[in-house]
Amino acid sequence: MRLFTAEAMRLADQKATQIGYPSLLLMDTAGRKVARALLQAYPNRRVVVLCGKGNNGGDGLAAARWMRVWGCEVEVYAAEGQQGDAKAMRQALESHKLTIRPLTDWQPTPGTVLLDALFGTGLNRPLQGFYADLVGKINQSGLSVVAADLPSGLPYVPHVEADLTVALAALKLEHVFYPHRAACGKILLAEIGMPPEALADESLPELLTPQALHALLPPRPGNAHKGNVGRVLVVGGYPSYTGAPALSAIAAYRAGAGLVTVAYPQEAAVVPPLEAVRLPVAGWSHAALKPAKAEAVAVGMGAGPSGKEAAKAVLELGLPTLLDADALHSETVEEFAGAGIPTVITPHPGEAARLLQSSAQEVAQAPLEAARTLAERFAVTVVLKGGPTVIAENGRLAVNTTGNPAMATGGMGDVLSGVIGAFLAAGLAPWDAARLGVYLHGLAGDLLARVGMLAHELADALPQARKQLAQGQVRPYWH
Ligand SMILES: NC(=O)C1=CN([C@@H]2O[C@H](COP(=O)(O)OP(=O)(O)OC[C@H]3O[C@@H](n4cnc5c(N)ncnc54)[C@H](O)[C@@H]3O)[C@@H](O)[C@H]2O)[C@@H](O)CC1
Ligand SMILES: [K+]
Repeated sequence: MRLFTAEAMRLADQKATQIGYPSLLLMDTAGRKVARALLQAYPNRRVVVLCGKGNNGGDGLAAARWMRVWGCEVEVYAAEGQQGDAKAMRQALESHKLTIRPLTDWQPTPGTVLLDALFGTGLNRPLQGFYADLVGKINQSGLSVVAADLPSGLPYVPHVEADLTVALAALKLEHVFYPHRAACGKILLAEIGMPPEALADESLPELLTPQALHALLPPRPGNAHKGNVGRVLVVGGYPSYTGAPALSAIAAYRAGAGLVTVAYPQEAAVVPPLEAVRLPVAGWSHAALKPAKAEAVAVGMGAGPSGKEAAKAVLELGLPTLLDADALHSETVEEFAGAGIPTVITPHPGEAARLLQSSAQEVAQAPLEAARTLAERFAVTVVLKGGPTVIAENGRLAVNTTGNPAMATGGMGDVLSGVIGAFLAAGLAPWDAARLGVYLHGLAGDLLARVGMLAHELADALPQARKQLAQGQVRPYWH
């Protein structure tokens, strides 16, 4: 499944028409799906539809007609000047003898539910004047609002704050990235009959779905033993950061690793889980790490100022490696890529900014671009953590669809490193290990989804998340 921009959606619409699918049919289906979703969410309420003059307004006019056909109480206020399909929808509605009132006449009526069909993906500048005031009036009305495709005004300010948004044909950036996603309320994706060919644009970012991720889960053979399902070496820790490598180790086990070894400076009081092999070292060196039995390494968690040295020692092992936290330095990443080692880096926006020599704010504002640039510049697999996390590798992008803000606590990143490390050790390619790891980590967070959860609690929820994914029980947030 792909993530669309407004422009990509316009091209998809065009392609659908080119290959013979009538656009009027798309609009009618869009209207019917929006109407159905609204009535399911707000049964037995008087509906007020507010329509703009573009195709988003056309969806609203079609929705109003279907609600009328189904015998619902519906009032319509619309801008003048519809063209093409939207004009046809206006005529179709008028043929049902429903009065269409001027948009300027609308006043909030208590108890009604609003269908916002003012603007969708066609908006190319912030709303001003009458429409800005109208959006303000909608938001202040306290009425329940259902948005057709997008809350009107997005991606700019002002915009409608919806309770429910029915995304048409595909999810767009605003349905996925915060803060815009928050304005959508609950999100439902409506299939509107678009030919699949029109939506299959491989150049767009992939949206992680349970179906796609399910297929990546490493099998657990009947004759599994701790040596053939993936052994992870966790390298990190420092006298003042003793928890980070321990958390990674717990998470690697919880994600399915067969054996986890934790290497840490002997002067640091790191307490790995009971089940891990301990490897205290007197200074970071290849020789000190060599005894560890592992198929993949996660390095840098809580390594403090010794992160670079720790990574250098890991480099010589030549194993697939995840570089996190204190191992995230330009020279280090370049060395791993230069040595041809399959490498995943997991920066948060601050660390990404350090690697890109920009600011955390710039990274957070354009995460897709930042992740893509990092992957190009360093030739590694990039996991850029955020709301949501973006994964990039060699010209391709993926966006995570699990996780929640309660996960913004210390240690969550260490847990993620352990999870991805476990999947690297199980033999997954960096692109697959990163996508599966990020998705499962977020899914475990969603199972708990309460402010105040701790990183080790999330790690403990990983087996349940994995089981749900394996059994096909995960419902994405747009269902
Ligand atoms: N085949 C298609 O094209 C389909 C499109 N659909 C709907 O069409 C929408 C996109 O339709 P449009 O491209 O017509 O765009 P919109 O309906 O989102 O808005 C465009 C209209 O707003 C005006 N406008 C743009 N910026 C403005 C501003 N700042 N202030 C005031 N007016 C402004 C434009 O002149 C135009 O009349 C989608 O979001 C979706 O709801 C659906 O009907 C499904 C099929
Ligand atoms: K809208």
